[in-house]
Amino acid sequence: MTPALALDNITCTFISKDDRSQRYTAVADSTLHIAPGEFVSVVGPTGCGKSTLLNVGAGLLEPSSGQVRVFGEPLSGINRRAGYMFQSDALMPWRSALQNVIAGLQFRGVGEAAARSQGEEWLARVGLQGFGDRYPHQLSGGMRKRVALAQTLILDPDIILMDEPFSALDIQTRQLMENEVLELWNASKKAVLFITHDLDEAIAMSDRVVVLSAGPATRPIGEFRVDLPRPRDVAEIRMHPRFVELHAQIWNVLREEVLKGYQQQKIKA
Ligand SMILES: Nc1ncnc2c1ncn2[C@@H]1O[C@H](COP(=O)(O)OP(=O)(O)OP(=O)(O)O)[C@@H](O)[C@H]1O
Repeated sequence: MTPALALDNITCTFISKDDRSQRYTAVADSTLHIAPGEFVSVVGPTGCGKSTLLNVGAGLLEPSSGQVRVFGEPLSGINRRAGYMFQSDALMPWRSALQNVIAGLQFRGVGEAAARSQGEEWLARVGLQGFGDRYPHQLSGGMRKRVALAQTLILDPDIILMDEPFSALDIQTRQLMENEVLELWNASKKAVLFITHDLDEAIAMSDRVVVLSAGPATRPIGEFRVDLPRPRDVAEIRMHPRFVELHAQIWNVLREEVLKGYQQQKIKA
């Protein structure tokens, strides 16, 4: 099957911020394929290159070498078949929740009435019926995330790219949001690339977990199929004996990288 997103032999080298004569290879020779409808999480120590890989898949960053294909087609420029959700809110403070949700539709030239009606539908789907008139500053962190989720999904992307989207939320809100994402994903089965540093979250959500090594020259060093039953409740699935087993297996690979990553951060600091 043609992957929805194929990153092949990706290397990303940056010019060092501290010394412009120095180069820093964040990601080296990394290959990652995501099948249509597959939910893949990428975990790795802080600063290892998770966001760099996601940005390459989004077409926001051109790799120094390697190839990106989207449903078999080489990617050039922005990946228009993908929707994104980042750690920080990308909501426009001057637009109401509804106006934020429908912004992408408006950019695509959808008429006001059709956009509004789809927007209302999506607000209801993410549990925000009746909140369309509120502005971002009048919403809680969890509500803003729901608006951002509706804003991404209303465009019906074939690929969803999420970079630690819930890391700023408290644990209860976070689990609610994770369950909502799983429910929405289950209904439409898009390809998802989910970046997180939280192994529990990665296992609970995904079909597959990919572990990255500590940088520099990060690359995938382990891949685990999550054969847990669906539908899942992210809080309950953590009690499943297979979850515990998978967690131990993956952590075994991840632990050493986290320690290396931590040492490097200390050296940098
Ligand atoms: N534009 C850039 N210029 C220079 N260095 C960069 C650039 N973008 C990323 N880096 C470096 O590449 C490395 C990987 O960064 P990246 O943000 O991908 O890591 P991450 O795994 O997503 O981190 P975190 O878990 O902290 O979010 C880091 O050392 C970072 O400083």
